[in-house]
Amino acid sequence: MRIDGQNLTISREGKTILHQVNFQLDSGRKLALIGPNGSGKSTLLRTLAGLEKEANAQLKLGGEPVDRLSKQQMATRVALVAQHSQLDMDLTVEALVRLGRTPYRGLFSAWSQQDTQAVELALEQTQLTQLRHYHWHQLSGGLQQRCQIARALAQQPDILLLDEPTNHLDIQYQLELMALIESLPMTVVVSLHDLNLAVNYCSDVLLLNHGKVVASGDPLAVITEERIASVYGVRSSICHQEDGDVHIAFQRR
Ligand SMILES: Nc1ncnc2c1ncn2[C@@H]1O[C@H](COP(=O)(O)OP(=O)(O)OP(=O)(O)O)[C@@H](O)[C@H]1O
Repeated sequence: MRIDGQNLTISREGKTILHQVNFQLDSGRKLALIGPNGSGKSTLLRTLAGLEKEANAQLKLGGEPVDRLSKQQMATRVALVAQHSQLDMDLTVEALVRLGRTPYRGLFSAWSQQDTQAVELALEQTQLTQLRHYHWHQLSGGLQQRCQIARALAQQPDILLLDEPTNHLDIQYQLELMALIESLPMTVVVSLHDLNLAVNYCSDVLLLNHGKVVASGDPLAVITEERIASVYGVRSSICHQEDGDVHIAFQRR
């Protein structure tokens, strides 16, 4: 599903956090949202999820303004996995992932074959099938992160929004998660601090700084040594490897 945001502006306590952000992403694309701490990545993800009401008239999902969509329509279109997602109840992995099916079920409707298939697929995609009976409080931070991603996948949204999903993951699972993101059929917007993951796994990149878009488009057109120096204040060298991967090395001084 396509996303169109025009002049998205968000203010809190008199401070402008996002300044007239224009955001266009075609259906099925995978966009990495990058930028220094506090540049507005999480706020932009919340805005795209329709959670920042002041911007909803300027945001269209699948061509329809968000302020005209019902809560139920939004829940089948968009899933957001926030950073540091916590859980008040102590659910099993499977029970948590089943919650992803809530938008599709009426108050008294029975659990369907389609619900089962969506949950099983989400568990498999996140490699949680064997851990389905574990309880939330028994899980490491990385496994909790994977559970929240599985719940969002079970929701089968048209647009998946992920806020720093690789944060608590070991290197192997970071790469597996990025490969999964690359293979998903839906539109994905993922905030990342790791520029190597952004450049190697995403079709598009949007670079934010102080709530403004510095550049957006093709990853290698956006992520340049000059921009890394001007936005992050770090010297780097971008190397193109023989296997087609790109490696960005950072220098200490
Ligand atoms: N509830 C709030 N009230 C006031 N200011 C806020 C609030 N939430 C965020 N901000 C400010 O908005 C700016 C952008 O924050 P945001 O969390 O969107 O950035 P970010 O790029 O996701 O940061 P990080 O990489 O550290 O997660 C920051 O300066 C932050 O202090």
